[in-house]
Amino acid sequence: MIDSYHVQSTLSLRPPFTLTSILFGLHYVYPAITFLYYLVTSSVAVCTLQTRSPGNKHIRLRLILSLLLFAVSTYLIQLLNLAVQSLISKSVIFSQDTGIGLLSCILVYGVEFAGLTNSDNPVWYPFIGSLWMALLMEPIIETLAVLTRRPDSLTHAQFLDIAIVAARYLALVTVLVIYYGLPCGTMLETGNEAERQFLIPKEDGQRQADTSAGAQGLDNSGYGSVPNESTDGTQSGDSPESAWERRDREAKEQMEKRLAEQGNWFAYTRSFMVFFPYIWPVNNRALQLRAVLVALCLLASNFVNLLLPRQLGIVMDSLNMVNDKSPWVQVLVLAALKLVASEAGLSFLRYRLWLPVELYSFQAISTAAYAHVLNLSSDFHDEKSSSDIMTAMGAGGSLSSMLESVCFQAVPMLIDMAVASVYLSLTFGPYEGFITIATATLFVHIATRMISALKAIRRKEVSAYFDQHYVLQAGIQGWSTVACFNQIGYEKDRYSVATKKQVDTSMASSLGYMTAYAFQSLTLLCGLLAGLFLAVCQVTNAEATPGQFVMLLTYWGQLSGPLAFFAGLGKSISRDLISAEKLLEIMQTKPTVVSKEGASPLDFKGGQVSFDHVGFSYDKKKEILKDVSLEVSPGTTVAFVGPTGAGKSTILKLIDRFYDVTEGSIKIDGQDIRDVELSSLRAQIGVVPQSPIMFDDIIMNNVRYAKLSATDQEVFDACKAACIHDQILGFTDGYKTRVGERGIKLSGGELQRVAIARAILKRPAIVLLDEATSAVDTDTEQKIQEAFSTLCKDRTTFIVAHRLSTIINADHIIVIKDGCIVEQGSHDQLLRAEGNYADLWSKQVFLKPRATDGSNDQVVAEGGKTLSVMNDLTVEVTKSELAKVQKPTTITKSQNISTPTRTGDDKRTASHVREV
Ligand SMILES: Nc1ncnc2c1ncn2[C@@H]1O[C@H](COP(=O)(O)OP(=O)(O)OP(=O)(O)O)[C@@H](O)[C@H]1O
Repeated sequence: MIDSYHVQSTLSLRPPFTLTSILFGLHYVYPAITFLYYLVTSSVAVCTLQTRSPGNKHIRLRLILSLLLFAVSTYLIQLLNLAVQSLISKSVIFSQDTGIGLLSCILVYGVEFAGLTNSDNPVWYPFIGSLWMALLMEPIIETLAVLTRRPDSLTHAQFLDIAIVAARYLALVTVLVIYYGLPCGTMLETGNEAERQFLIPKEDGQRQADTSAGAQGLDNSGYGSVPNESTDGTQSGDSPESAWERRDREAKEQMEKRLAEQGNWFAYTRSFMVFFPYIWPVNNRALQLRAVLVALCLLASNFVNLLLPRQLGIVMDSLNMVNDKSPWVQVLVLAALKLVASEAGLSFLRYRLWLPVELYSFQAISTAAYAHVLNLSSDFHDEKSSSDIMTAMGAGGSLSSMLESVCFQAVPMLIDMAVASVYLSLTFGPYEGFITIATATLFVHIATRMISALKAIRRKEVSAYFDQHYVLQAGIQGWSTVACFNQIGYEKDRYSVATKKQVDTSMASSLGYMTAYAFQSLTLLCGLLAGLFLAVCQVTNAEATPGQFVMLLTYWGQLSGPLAFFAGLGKSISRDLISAEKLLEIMQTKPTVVSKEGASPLDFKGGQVSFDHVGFSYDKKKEILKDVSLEVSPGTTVAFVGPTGAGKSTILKLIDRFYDVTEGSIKIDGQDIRDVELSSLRAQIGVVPQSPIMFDDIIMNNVRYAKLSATDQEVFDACKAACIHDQILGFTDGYKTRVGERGIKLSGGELQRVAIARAILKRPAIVLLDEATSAVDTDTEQKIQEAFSTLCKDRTTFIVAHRLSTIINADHIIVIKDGCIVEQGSHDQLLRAEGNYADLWSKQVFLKPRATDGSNDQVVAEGGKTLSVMNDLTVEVTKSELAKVQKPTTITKSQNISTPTRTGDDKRTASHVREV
């Protein structure tokens, strides 16, 4: 039955090759070609960023839109005219193709009208080209219509038809005259920049203002500031940009910038090809074969999706005895098809085949990104926060999800929909096909508009979510600060305000989405109703079977999912691209400190280090080191002293190439460190940094990190040398004690000694100590000095220190001030020179009031006050040292008495001395 109906309906669509048949063809071809032209040219305009260039707005846009609306309505009037004629003459006096042609024109020009209305910068040639097509085709179609007019059609109705077409023609010509007569942009009022500013800043403007305030250190981050609350208790809208918003904005700006540079979307997306080898298993044939099989599975799914509703119809017809097939067999076939289409069938097979490819891509991309980030230089890590880097690295998944949604969802769904419309057209005639296409177009249009209308609400919701998350995290992470400053109430209020904001925005967003879904469902329902009415007509006229009716229903049920997916596809792709942009930015960053091509390993010959007119700047603006030249003999110890911020630590960072010098050169044993293999250089250098960082692991592993092959005994020896062994044994779990994040569970002194143990274990050839003992007590420090004498023996050592005991043991002391070497020599030479070093030194001799038991060594300060000597040297050394600098009676009032503070800059420079 079905097949015979197909043949009949197909034959009825094919009149002989006459004027009528030409008209028949034109009714289908004209709107189809116009629509295709419009779609292709609009896509090209979007992809080549023409929709972004300002000045496309026409001065008479409203007039053009009105004329176009009129033209669209003329098609409707034409249709109504034909319907009225049919009613009057009690028979359908127009052919199916005429109806379809008119309906299609309404759809095509309706879409163009909507496109012009929605666009801020309309691109005109897709639209104008369609108008030229209309001007060419309309007279031909109308002439053919007149020539092939059915004899029973009414004459006055025919005149009306011609008049309507003429009116439309006139409207279209007027549009073209307006367009060419008044070119775009010529009559737009431009005004100067100041005049174009908003009197009240827009939301984005506000954000930028906040950002620039933040950049100037005026960041209203909420801490230490009272939240700006509105009368209803919620925070006002000018809350500062959250980390999420900042990241998102930066990625978008980066994307826009690159897009503008590349000139079009094609070139832009091509830049993501760097990820291709990670997403596609280029060197793995087995995985490639799997991907091909997955594609075949998708095609098979398409086929099953077509067969399923058809089979349901056949089952229905066999039950109704409309066909002579056995319902039992047909139900079995249906069950088999259901099984193939179910999660246990093709989906399972596809997933099983695809999983290794997906995991390959995850593994390849995350490993490559991690390795790349680790290989990037200090300047990159200084710039980016670790959370930014980690977020960007997580974007690897966005790329594969984008690829998956395009290849495994969009393409099969598109095929599904195309097949469904063709199949429905063949089964129920072209009207049904038209209803499907028109409903799909309307649905996608409405859904896209709604998604963009909901964008602002959604942004607010996500922003509120991150704000709430931030308050929660900050409160928990900074709990000790919260408790110390007794701000638990304040934090609780902040959190409750943030939560309320999140609930409010979430409610608004959910309501918005529900409304959008309701509208989308209504659109589908209207389409379904129209389709069903048509099908009912055909079933009652015996032109279709009840089974085909059921098939139609099932197809419509299958349509809503793909349509909703397509409506959100553009947004989800752009979201994935923005995420991937962050990763791309990182992957495109080149390390600034790298081994030169073919660089040979460092040929270590003793450790002679020379600085030759070294200059350095972190940001290429402010000079940190200027013309630093020095020669360090192998096995000697050099101490750098000087005021804070002078550039001492920077010198150490240049030796192990955390940064490269911007001027001059650094040589080790005559080899420029930029010419040797980077890893061979770092292998020779041991560092104890100013603020050591531990991994959240046990102490044993943290120390062993310096030499992964070290035995437990070697670790113990290193810890003994660093005077921390006994203390570690005293911990609850000994060497198995976890040190917490960044070593938080260790005291400052313990942390430094574990770091020293690490350096001792490495047994480096060159030692860099950056205030390595600043946080340990005097007793321990003296023990560590002994350890250092073992560590540094016969090794070239660079020390940044403020402690007398450390400095005094150095072979050579260099005083750095404002990035320059201002003095150098031995301790005694420098003291005798009575320059900067002598000045620093005198401030380091700490005095305090005499102890009642008289145990302290005493000196007499100005005014005859008896004071005791306090410093980190032994009493004898202090006495002799003090004698070198100043006599007790010459200590001036402003600097005479000082106390040894154990922390901060006061201790280091001791420039503000006071009596205790
Ligand atoms: N990564 C960086 N990026 C930009 N500037 C930096 C960076 N590290 C340090 N600086 C700047 O370089 C200057 C020298 O810093 P450096 O750490 O070398 O000083 P220092 O003499 O070791 O000081 P201190 O005794 O306090 O440790 C300082 O003004 C500091 O702000």
